[in-house]
Amino acid sequence: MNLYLGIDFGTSGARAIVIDSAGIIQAESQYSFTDSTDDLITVWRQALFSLISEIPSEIRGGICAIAINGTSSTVLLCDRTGNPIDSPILYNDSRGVKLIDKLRQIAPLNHTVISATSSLAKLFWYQENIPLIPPLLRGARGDLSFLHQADWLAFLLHGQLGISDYHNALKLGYDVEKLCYPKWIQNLEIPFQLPNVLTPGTAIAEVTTEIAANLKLRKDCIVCAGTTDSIAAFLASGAKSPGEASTSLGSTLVIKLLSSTRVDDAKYGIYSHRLGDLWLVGGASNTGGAVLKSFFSDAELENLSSQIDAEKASSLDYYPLLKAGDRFPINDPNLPPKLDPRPENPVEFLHGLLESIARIEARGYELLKQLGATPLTCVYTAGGGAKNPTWTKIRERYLQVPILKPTHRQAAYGSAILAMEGINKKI
Ligand SMILES: Nc1ncnc2c1ncn2[C@@H]1O[C@H](COP(=O)(O)OP(=O)(O)O)[C@@H](O)[C@H]1O
Ligand SMILES: O=C(CO)[C@H](O)[C@H](O)COP(=O)(O)O
Repeated sequence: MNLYLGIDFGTSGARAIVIDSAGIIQAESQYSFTDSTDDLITVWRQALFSLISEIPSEIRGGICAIAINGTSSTVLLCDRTGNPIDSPILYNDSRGVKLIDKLRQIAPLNHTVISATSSLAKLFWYQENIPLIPPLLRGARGDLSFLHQADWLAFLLHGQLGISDYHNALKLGYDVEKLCYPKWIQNLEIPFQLPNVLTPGTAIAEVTTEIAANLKLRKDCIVCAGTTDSIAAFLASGAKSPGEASTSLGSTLVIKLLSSTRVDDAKYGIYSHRLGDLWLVGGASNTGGAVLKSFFSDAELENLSSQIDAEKASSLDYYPLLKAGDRFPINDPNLPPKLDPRPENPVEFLHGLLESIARIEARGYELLKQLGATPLTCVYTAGGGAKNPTWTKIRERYLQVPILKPTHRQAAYGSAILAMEGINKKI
């Protein structure tokens, strides 16, 4: 029996789901990041091998394809052996704010890369802050490769450095219509190898002999080009027609609307991912579950949410952020959090938070409509917040379209679908 493994690397943890050719889940595993004090690279490597090892061996031996999604514009710099030479830069890290003027000078007006958190901003940060070793002294360091999180994790399994997908490469400036790096990037003097970019789901290579032996995977198990966490969640949702959308309520709030028309506008942090001959239009906000988690445990969220009357609007008007800076629908690295006044009653406070995040989500979809995307018809919800019925009712009050139960709310399921469709050439 051919089985397909999807692996989701999110913010708070990683998850793996194995499906069969009918899309039935055969095994799942998960790995939390929050308990570890190790560096990120150690945690990611440990998580990847642990997720796979925890799959029952009789299932693991039937896996014929693997696809991995990471968080978008989480990047790292590796030496020629694939060892990171510095810490990764996470998706919401806005150290690239100092490079905004440089990005404006070289990129087309309002291009997606013109953001403090774009992958290209982070590449320029590395270029300005990582001392380059003179070519004659490089030795094992050799040429440095710039990779996304999903690219590097897949490399650990297939051993071929420098391969990405056009979902992860969008924020590096890759042209997803012409399927090449644009001239304004090719003409840059970049001292790092940029990844070769494939269609998400495309077969890259079999797992290495060592990986097959150590993880007891089939020698002919193929690793496919991956995607990003919010697109994997969209693929899991079952959304198929233009106008259908997926909102990921994970640590962050990410919206993806399937649209016949492409919409990009860095002023709002809006960009379009390519999905076949359609577009996944949307953006990613720093608001979301991570802010809720800073105040409430999952159990408290469930208990307090059940005490909220979802039909009543909260008058509390917050912009919930953990620290200054948002990417969408306000693309401003200095945007201050707004979490006052804080009522004594935790139910009222949570109501204000859920309602305020719902307003931000609705503002995002309204902007997509104003900018010409296919009108919204329904929303599927992914991520930890999808299990909150009170929040769903509050959100429906603002969105004015049905919020439907997704086929699956885990991004890992979407990556498993990607592996299955990629290996069977439906991509
Ligand atoms: N009942 C709930 N209502 C709203 N949010 C929730 C609930 N339970 C968990 N969450 C939030 O879900 C988030 C984790 O979701 P997850 O999809 O795993 O995120 P990520 O992959 O981004 O780490 C946490 O930030 C948590 O606060
Ligand atoms: O917020 C995030 C982490 O969860 C990522 O930015 C998210 O993946 C959105 O990026 P994309 O739209 O490129 O998938």
